Amino acid sequence: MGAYILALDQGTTSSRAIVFDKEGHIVSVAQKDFKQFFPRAGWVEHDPQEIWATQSAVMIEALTQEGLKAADIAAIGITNQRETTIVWDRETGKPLHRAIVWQDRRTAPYCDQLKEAGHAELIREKTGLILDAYFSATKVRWILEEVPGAREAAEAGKLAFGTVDSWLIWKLTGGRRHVTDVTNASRTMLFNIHTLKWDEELLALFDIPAAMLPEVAESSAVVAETSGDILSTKIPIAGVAGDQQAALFGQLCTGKGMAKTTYGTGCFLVMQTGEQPVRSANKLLTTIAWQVGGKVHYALEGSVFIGGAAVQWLRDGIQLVEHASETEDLANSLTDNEGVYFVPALSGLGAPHWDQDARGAFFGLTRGTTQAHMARATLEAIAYQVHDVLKAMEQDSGAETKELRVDGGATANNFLMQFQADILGCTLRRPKITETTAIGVAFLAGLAVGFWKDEEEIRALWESDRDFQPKADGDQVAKNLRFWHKAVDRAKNWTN
Ligand SMILES: Nc1ncnc2c1ncn2[C@@H]1O[C@H](COP(=O)(O)OP(=O)(O)O)[C@@H](O)[C@H]1O
Ligand SMILES: O=P(O)(O)OC[C@H](O)CO
Repeated sequence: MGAYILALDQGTTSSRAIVFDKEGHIVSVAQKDFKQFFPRAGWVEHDPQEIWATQSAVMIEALTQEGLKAADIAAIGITNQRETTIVWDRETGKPLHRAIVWQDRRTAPYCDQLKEAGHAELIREKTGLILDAYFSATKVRWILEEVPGAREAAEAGKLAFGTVDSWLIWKLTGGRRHVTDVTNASRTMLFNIHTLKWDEELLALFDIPAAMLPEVAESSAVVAETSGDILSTKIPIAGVAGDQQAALFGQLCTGKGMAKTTYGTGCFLVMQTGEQPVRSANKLLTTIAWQVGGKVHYALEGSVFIGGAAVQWLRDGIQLVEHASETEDLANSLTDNEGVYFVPALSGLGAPHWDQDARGAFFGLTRGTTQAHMARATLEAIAYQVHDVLKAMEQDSGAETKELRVDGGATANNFLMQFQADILGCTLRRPKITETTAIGVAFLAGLAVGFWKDEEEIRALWESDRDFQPKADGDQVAKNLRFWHKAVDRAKNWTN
């Protein structure tokens, strides 16, 4: 068996390939950005051929950088931006349309119609999702409606639909395998998370022929082998998972009630809730965490739209700082926020508030307000938003979070991490390997081929870089949260 696992991490803005060794160390990394298309307001597209071109190029680059051969790779894992929708011709392998990206809002009016017709509850019940343009179903339907001849071809079984994982597997196998995994399937709004099958009633509702759909596999299983034309030796593709679920696994949140937050552009919170799905009373998503060894684990998920992006806005939008990292010293230059709060509702508010009419606002400004207050208020706002989602998760699941595992670019900010621990009143654990998405799917692939023996073996590979313990006084935290919620209330419903 090869001495390494190759993880392909196909994200929203770049394709990456990372080679891991048995100790979970990174051996090599290659990355390429690709083009974002914005053909109209609210539309976001990718070129599927460019996704493949960049992903296959970085795969080769990651190997050649270290002089590795295909035979050195025990298995490949694939993790990906989720929900993004690709429809292609089975015969020619050509996409019918550019990929419609998860951020794309073109089907929002259709979702509103479905809501008005009273379908939201059925969808929620079967898929665990909130009826929204975010998920794949309405995007597939849009392609069938808008691309001439697409519907007839789909009904004749000539077209294939897939999320990005399926598309990559199709390409890696030379068009031999059309397959996805349960985590990606659970984001399509067509998959019944209880029966683990494509749902006929939903397919009928969205008017999508079943013949287009991929087979659904476990997240840790040999689903295919690469074809001989891509790499000299055939390599098993043995792990597949959506990127947030892969990160949850990479953070070894394998115990019920364990949670991770990724602090990137937005903040993605996912809590593993065990072998039964938990229905949220707080508008969080119920989704599949993974299926390993036949066992399905479920998760609750909530996203904050503007996380690190608020810091980006300070840097690029209003040029308050030159580098994101300067916000840490600015925040630390004050002993508290001196009454200044920022609600970063720059594109509405996500979970648990769900208000698309909310807008960003600073509160509590005085003649004494400086750059430091605004920087501090911005970092604090990231922490408050994560707090609100995590508390909603705790309420839904009945689990009390004792530790939160964290990753993503903004976790480099030690002020933010300490403040987050204080506000949550729990330990934050930042791992040494912050490539949690890639290592998560590497673990899934490695377990399937016996590269790693069991979960216990990989659990020993997770190491903390730094733990942040809560140390703030409870009255101060309560006061901060009281003012934060007052600020949120005032920012809500602004444009309506
Ligand atoms: N030291 C820092 N302090 C605060 N925010 C930071 C810091 N470094 C990076 N960020 C923020 O983290 C985000 C980038 O994180 P990353 O995980 O690469 O995001 P994504 O995968 O969404 O592109 C940016 O929005 C940036 O503003
Ligand atoms: O590619 P990312 O990291 O922006 O993640 C995208 C998510 O999977 C969307 O649901």
